[in-house]
Amino acid sequence: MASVASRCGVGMSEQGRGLPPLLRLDGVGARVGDRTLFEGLSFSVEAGVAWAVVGPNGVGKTTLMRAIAGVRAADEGQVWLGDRELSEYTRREIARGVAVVPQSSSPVFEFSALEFVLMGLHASRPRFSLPSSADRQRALDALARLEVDALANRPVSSLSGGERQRVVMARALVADAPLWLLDEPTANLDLRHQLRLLEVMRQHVDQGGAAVAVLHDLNLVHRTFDRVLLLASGRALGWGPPDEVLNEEDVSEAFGLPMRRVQVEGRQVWLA
Ligand SMILES: Nc1ncnc2c1ncn2[C@@H]1O[C@H](COP(=O)(O)OP(=O)(O)OP(=O)(O)O)[C@@H](O)[C@H]1O
Repeated sequence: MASVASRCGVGMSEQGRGLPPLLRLDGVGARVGDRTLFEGLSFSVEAGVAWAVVGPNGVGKTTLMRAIAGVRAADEGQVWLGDRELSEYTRREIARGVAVVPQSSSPVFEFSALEFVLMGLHASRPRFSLPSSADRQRALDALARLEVDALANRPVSSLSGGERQRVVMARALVADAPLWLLDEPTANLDLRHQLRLLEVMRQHVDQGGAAVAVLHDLNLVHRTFDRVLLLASGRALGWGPPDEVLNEEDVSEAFGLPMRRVQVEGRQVWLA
């Protein structure tokens, strides 16, 4: 899999020490008004690693994702893609290296699901070029992996919330970007489709990509993710392996609710 920097069309320095991480946060912080959401976030997202971001509503998870995607600049610190700071890339370059599944997306125009997925290819194709038959097949394959290929010709606006979510994920899939940013990708999905979507994400990561995903289900974090960032009001309580970061004391503090972690058939399960 190509690195973020090479996919973005930007040269990368060879230092003989391997490639830089796909994404690096260096002292990143964000505020809304005079309220600090988080500060001092410093960690790297390496190829082959899936990160989850968890925390209660309104704590700043989407704000963090927007800062990583270059949609909203961080209020402090730096975000690096490959060996360059985010602000040095054009939007088109970022789109080649980073595929985004936003928390909600409501297309304004009447695109079919297939047309919507083909938009994922725009950043890597010459401007104003029409999709080739190979592109269309690739988009159909992506829809099939998310089990929504039968909906290819339906207007996106007519799809259910869960169907639309899987179409949006298919658009990320065709973009072939090394880094995926997924904001609550499993919202609206039944359990089987939640697991299917995370399996597709996991395959991407295991093939040398990386992902950062906002999730609310802590059980899925233990099951699928290598690292987790736990946000509480105004600060990060920890980041690292899920079994360490998601301990009863910190999770209970973050969510303001006594929470217990038990093992069932070798799996970590959270009880409120
Ligand atoms: N443009 C804005 N103006 C004012 N406040 C904002 C703005 N954008 C976000 N906020 C506030 O910043 C806080 C963090 O929002 P954010 O969407 O990042 O939370 P979140 O952790 O993703 O929440 P959720 O789990 O509910 O999706 C919230 O209190 C939100 O109301």
